[in-house]
Amino acid sequence: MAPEVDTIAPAADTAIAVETVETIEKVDTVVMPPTVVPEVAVEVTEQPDVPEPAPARAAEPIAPSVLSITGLHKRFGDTIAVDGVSLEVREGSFYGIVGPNGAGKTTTLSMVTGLLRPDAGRVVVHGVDAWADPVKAKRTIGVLPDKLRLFDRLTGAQLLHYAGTLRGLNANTVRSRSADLAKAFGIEDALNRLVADYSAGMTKKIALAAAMIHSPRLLVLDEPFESVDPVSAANVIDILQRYVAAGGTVLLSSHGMDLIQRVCDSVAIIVRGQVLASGTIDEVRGEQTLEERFVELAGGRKAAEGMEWLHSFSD
Ligand SMILES: Nc1ncnc2c1ncn2[C@@H]1O[C@H](COP(=O)(O)OP(=O)(O)OP(=O)(O)O)[C@@H](O)[C@H]1O
Repeated sequence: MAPEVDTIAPAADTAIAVETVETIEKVDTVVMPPTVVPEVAVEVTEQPDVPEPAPARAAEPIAPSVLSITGLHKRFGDTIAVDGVSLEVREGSFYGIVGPNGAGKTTTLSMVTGLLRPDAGRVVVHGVDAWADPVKAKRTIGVLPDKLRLFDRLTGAQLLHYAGTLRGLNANTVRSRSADLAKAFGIEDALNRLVADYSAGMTKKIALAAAMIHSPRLLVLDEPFESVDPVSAANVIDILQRYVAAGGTVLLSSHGMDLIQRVCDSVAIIVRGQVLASGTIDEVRGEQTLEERFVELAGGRKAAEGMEWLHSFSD
């Protein structure tokens, strides 16, 4: 069970407030029968110098759970999109989800963020059941959905204003955070243009900025680097790494195996709606690269045979 945590309203500045969770160990009290101690003379002899036992190494504290997914199922007609997905994402984790096309990544993330109702299963965000109390659960999440349906007749600045005020920020805070985010993502010059006129990568960036403006505790990002140029992607990764170092948590899906292996601490490989491997990057990949492990679990590469017609050109 996830430990109970206090919900703290988003801070007025961009710093991520870190929860303090006190773990109280329950100790059973055992009443011992009184012992009769015989009165005997005890000779105290000098003990030889025995080296002090090394103090036991404190076990790594396990970070509290930020997101707990249990037994998620989703079917669209005859298609089973998600088939019993369970995952545990801990605070301060940079968690990647990978899988082939149609594996169920977007469907899973949509059920986590309240965009799609599961047929079965449970999603708990910071101790709150996301489907029993969606308003409370959503307060702590920032979402970059797969299919971007933005209000694209707004300018970038207006879109960020809308996203910020919807999350309860005042106009001044929205203005200063919008400027910070636009600078970080390199879209300062585009803030006063209509989002409809943005390129694919710029649209991704403004949507990412809108997802982050209220400094949520958990960011759920569906393919955040798709269409984003390598320099901008490196900037975004830098921002996300600093966010995670401050106690934030990122759950993202991507097809970039190198990126996931380099940036994430944990990963889940989803194939045909099921989690075939999950854990730290090293646990999942073993002696292989993440890409090799992924290809192995996804069923290997298909031999490109029977396409000879493509080698005799029609003109
Ligand atoms: N609204 C829908 N109606 C019908 N089928 C759907 C719907 N959404 C998803 N599916 C199906 O569910 C399966 C999982 O799709 P999903 O989009 O979750 O995969 P994905 O892992 O995100 O794929 P990709 O990497 O290509 O984005 C696919 O077979 C897809 O066709």
